[in-house]
Parts: sequence; C-alpha cells; structure tokens
Amino acid sequence: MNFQTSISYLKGVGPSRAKLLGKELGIFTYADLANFFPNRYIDRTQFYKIRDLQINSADVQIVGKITGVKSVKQKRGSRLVAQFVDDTGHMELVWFRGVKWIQDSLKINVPYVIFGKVNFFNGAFNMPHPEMELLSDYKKGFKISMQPVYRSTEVLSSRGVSNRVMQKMQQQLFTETQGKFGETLSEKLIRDQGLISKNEAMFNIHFPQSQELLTKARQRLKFEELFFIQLQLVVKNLTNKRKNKGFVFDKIGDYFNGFYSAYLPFELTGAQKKVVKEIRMDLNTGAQMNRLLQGDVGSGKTIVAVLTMLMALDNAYQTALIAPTEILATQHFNAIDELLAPMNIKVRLLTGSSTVAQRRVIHEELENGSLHIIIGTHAVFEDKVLFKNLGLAIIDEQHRFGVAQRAKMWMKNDLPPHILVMTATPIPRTLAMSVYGDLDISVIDELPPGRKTIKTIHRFDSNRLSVFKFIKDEVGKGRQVYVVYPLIKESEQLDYKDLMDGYESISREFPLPDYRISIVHGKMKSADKEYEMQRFVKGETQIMVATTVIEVGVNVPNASVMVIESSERFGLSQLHQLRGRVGRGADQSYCILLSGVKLTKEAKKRLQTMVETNDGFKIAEVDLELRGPGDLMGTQQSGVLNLKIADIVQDSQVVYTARKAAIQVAHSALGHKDPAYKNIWATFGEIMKNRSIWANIS
Ligand SMILES: Nc1ncnc2c1ncn2[C@@H]1O[C@H](COP(=O)(O)OP(=O)(O)OP(=O)(O)O)[C@@H](O)[C@H]1O
Repeated sequence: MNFQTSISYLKGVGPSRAKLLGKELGIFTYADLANFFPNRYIDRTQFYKIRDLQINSADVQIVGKITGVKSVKQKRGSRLVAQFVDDTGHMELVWFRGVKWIQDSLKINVPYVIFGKVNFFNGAFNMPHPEMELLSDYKKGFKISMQPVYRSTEVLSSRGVSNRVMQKMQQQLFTETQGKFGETLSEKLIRDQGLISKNEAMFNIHFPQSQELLTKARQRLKFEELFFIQLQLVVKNLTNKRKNKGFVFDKIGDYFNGFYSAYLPFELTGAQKKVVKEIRMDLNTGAQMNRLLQGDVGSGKTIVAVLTMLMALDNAYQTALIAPTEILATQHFNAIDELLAPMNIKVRLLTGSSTVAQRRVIHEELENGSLHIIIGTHAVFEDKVLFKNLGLAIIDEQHRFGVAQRAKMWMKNDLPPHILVMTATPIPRTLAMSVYGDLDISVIDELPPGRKTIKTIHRFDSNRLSVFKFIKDEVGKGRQVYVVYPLIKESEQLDYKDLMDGYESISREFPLPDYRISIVHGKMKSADKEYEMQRFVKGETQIMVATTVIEVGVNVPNASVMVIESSERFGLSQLHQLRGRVGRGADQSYCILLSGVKLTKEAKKRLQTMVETNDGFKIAEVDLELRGPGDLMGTQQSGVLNLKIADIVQDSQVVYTARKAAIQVAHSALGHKDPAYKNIWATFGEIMKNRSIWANIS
C-alpha cells in the first residue's frame, strides 16, 4: 500500500463506494482522500443534558439510550420515532427517510452519542436525522477536540457516505498508513516560516487536537499548497527562459533614438520609463521575452508598445500587434500610424474587413520584409500570413486570447518572437502571481500628469431628466458624451430593444440640427460601425449611443461624460473600463451610473466602489472579493485556482511569501549537485509527483 493505492483497497470502502467517491468527490487514491480536507469544524467538546435543551439549539451532543422505536404512518410513507432518554429527561429522535433500514439498525437500551439540531414539536423536544454512534465505538475513535465537517457529504449521506462515514474512512486511512506522509518542505523552510511538520498538519486537519494545532495545521497546508503552485510557475518561467531561445535585440539605433529625441509627443512618466527599461533588458538576454504589461485605463501603454516596436526595427525585425476587436485594431492602427508618420516606417492594418487586394499586398510585403509593422485582429494568426522575420508580437487584452493562439505565433518563425501582452484590466497582484506566474510582469502604476480625476455619480432612473440637462450643458461647452447600454447574451433581444428605445428617446431630447448622434452596436456591419465611430472621433457627432463594444481602448480625448444605463447589470471591471473612455483629455470628466432603485447587496457595493475610487487596482481587489478568482479569470484558468485550502483573497500574504520561497528553492534546485535535480527541467513533472524530494532543497 502507498498513497497512490486505489481507495477501493481501504478497509470498509469496496468497489461501489470507491466509484461513488471518485465520481462525486474526485477521490481515487489514498492521497486524494487524505487531501480531502474538512471545510469547517464543530465544537464537540460539550455534552448537553436533555433538561438543558432549548428550542432550535444547533450542534447539540447528548449521551443517552433508546428505549423504544415505532414507525408512524403519515400521508406519504411513514416516519420513524425513537424515544431517547438520559438521566435528566426524554426526547424524540425522528427520521423521515430510510425508515426501514434505520429501524433495523437501532439498538435498544445501549448508550449512544447523538448529535444534531433540536426542534420542539407537539410539546416535546426532538432531533431529526441525528448523527449517532454507539458510545463504545465513539470511545474507540481518535480523540478530537473539534469535529470536522466535510464538504459535499450532505449530498452523499443518503448514499452511504455521511460525515461520520467520511471521518471513519479518514481514521482507517491514518491507521493503515500510520499517518506517515513524508515531508515535502525543507527543514530550513519549515523553520523560517514557523510551520509544523507535514504529518502533524495532516493529522490535525482531520483530527484537531486543539484549536491552536488546527490553526497551525491550516497555516502549514495553505503555505504548502501555494508554495507548490508558485514553484511550478517559477520553474516554468525559468525553463522557458532556458529553452525558448529568443532573438537578441542588442541595438538601440536610429529608429528608437530618432523617434525618442524628435517625435515623442510628451515626456514619459516614470512608470513608462521603468517599463521600457524592463522590456529592453528582456530583449537583450537571448531568451524569448514573455512579459505581461499591466496598466490601468489611460495609463499610456500605447507609447510603450511603440517604443518596443522601434527596438525591434532597430534590429531589423518585424512586429505584429494584435487586438481583440476590429474597432480596437483600427484605433491602434490610427494612433500608431500617426505617431510614426514622420518616420520612414511602413505600418498596415489587417482585419476581417480587409479586401482580397489589400490582403495580397500585405501578405507579399510581410513576406519580403518591406512591411515593418502589421496591426490587426485574429486575421494576423491565419496560416497564410507569413513573415520574413517576425521578432515581436504585442497582444492587447490577454483575456480574450487563448494561450493556444499565443503559442501559434511562435510557429511563424525559426525562433519564437518576443511576446508582450498588454492588459488594461488590472489584476490584483496575488492573482496575477498565481495565474500569470510564468510570465514576467510589468506594471504602469502612474497616470500621465495633469489628468483630472473622473467624478463618478450614481443616480436612479427617475433622475434621468436632470442627467439629460447635464448632458446638454456639457455638449454646450463643446464636449462629447457616451451613453452606454448593457448587452448580456441571455437577454440579447431585450437589450437591443432597450438600446433602440434609449436611442429614440435621446434623439427626441437632443434633436437635429443642434445635436448629432452616433449609434454603435454589435449587430451592425463592421463598416457601418467604423463609419459611426469615426464620425464621433472626428467630432461630427456629439453623443455616442452604444453597447459595450466601446468597452476597451476607444480613445476620444474630447469625450467628457460617460453615462452608463442599467449600471447595476455591469461587472466592476467592465464599469471601470467604460469609465476609462472619458478623462482622457484635459477637461473635467464625469461618469454617471444610472440604475433602478432595487439593488442587490453586491450591485450596491459595485456602484459604491465606483463612486469612491478611480484606482483600477483597488477596483480589481473588490472585484476579486465579490466574485472569487475563478469567475474573474474565466474558466480557462480556473484550474490553477482550484485551491483545496488556501484562498487567494484571504491568504494574499501567504501568496507573497510562498512565491518568494519558491523562487529561492527553484534557484537552489538549479545549482543542486544531486543527480535527481541535475536535469530539473526535464524531470520536473516527476519531481512534482514525488514532492518529498523538495524537502532536500533549501
Ligand atoms: N507620459 C504621458 N504624458 C502625457 N500624455 C500621455 C502620456 N502617455 C500617454 N499619454 C496620453 O494618454 C492617453 C492614453 O494613453 P493610451 O491610449 O496609451 O492609454 P492605454 O494605457 O492604452 O489605455 P487604454 O487601455 O484605456 O486604452 C493618450 O491620449 C496618450 O497620448
């Protein structure tokens, strides 16, 4: 027997229960069972007397005997009622399910320990479906000061795996294995982090000997869990650096210097400079860059992208910039083309709407190398698109591109291009560390100077007229305004109706010829969308009515008001992204959140957070608290976050320390003399399976 042995061999389990455990709880082996931790504990140090019972007392434990059992017919089926007594009084135990089976198994006049919730009915106390065990068995079990409660056993208790059965299986496991798990952390790490040993932690998590030991057990297991996640990510990052050789961009030449000295439209912020430096260092190491660039909305990522492209150009390499939507790709193209206009650099746009003739030219120029920068959507990923020498791929908005697509970029050349992923959706640091821990991360944590904080106001729908009045005043001052409607897949039709109704009422309120209105939504042809967008960008229209297609990246500095309709239906990061469409110029900007009066607790918190802060990272933290990490990152990455005991929000401090420790251990493993680590890169999977090996490294 070892910990990889099938659970069906554990005494008392057998094939059919093993199947149930596997299917419902993912427990296949001894190790799986041992790592199936309780999710809460009940104090079972206390024993009650029947005399002291009160109505609705929960978690009551009593020692007594059954004096008689009868089954009572009721409308449907029957219920089983047992008389239960101790030396102070009597009460009833009641069952509504499994009557026959329970009736046969109950023993009369033998001491039991019963546990459960107490009700009062027909002048007597009763306990429905008590957990019960013969006192003699109870005394034989492991001593514990708190009773563990295992997740999901409620669902399975009617199928033979009650909490009590789960506890018994754990006891059996600890008896058979003597609870010898093998240490997975080094002595030094255990000492430095003030942890208890693996065996002690595992025992106390299932059989807490005291509150103090339980706390320590949880600490130890949380650290271990986060440590091994970080270790995997850190090793993956180091492995990639070794394995994925990259182009060496060692020249900073005329393109970069020429642009920087003559055409940079503004002084870079300190944060932008820092990030450019980080990227420059990456490009020069001989390894492929895999860097995530996080910057809040409007923090100025575009210029960083441009400077990186110029580094590629100075070393005679091409660049591809890929955006998730056509609007965004077009906008990037316009911005970058304009920035680079005075330079002798060829930039082109490739999207789903590019014509066959345009594509032909682009394909040709990319292949012969005369095209320096291609900006586009997924169309750039197509197999037909070949590059002469793609040296850099910049990917905007990581969330919307699968990692597979990222990998596909690599196949376009002998060596993979350097990769810079940009995201305007701030991710809390702990989450970024856990999900993107294999990437290097840069953060632009400073906004360009002179930005005025956007004033955010929450108003109920009934105040719409005063909001219209406000819009009129702003438009009167020459500003432009967005009015955004939600578009949720499930109620798409209704949403479109809301949008069109809204458009109509705004058209009535803001009539021609004084006002001109654009409308953009997902059902329009992309050429029409583009046309409407451009009218707004050029200032030909003053109001833009839209769905969330404008969520990311749209840059119209003259727009100073963002009105969000039904704002209670948006997620926090979406609200923040939308708000980021204003406040991009020198004027005071406003975000008005309209909502109904009835708000859920969470919706209230979201709107309140928006009113209180403009800081994307703070907003991301609240979002993480409200939604949990799985939801935040989408199912795609939730695997990494499928944590057994740690919690990325609550245990953020542990994430930091675990990462620090993992970096140290990974580097030590690299320099380790033992042959087991010699080729750590190749054998990592094996070393992860047998985690005890890591206990030898510090
Ligand atoms: N250092 C700077 N000083 C002054 N203005 C700047 C600076 N950096 C960027 N800007 C300006 O700030 C605005 C926002 O920059 P940019 O579009 O690059 O933001 P972003 O990070 O891409 O934001 P988003 O993700 O919201 O599009 C642009 O108008 C840009 O010209």
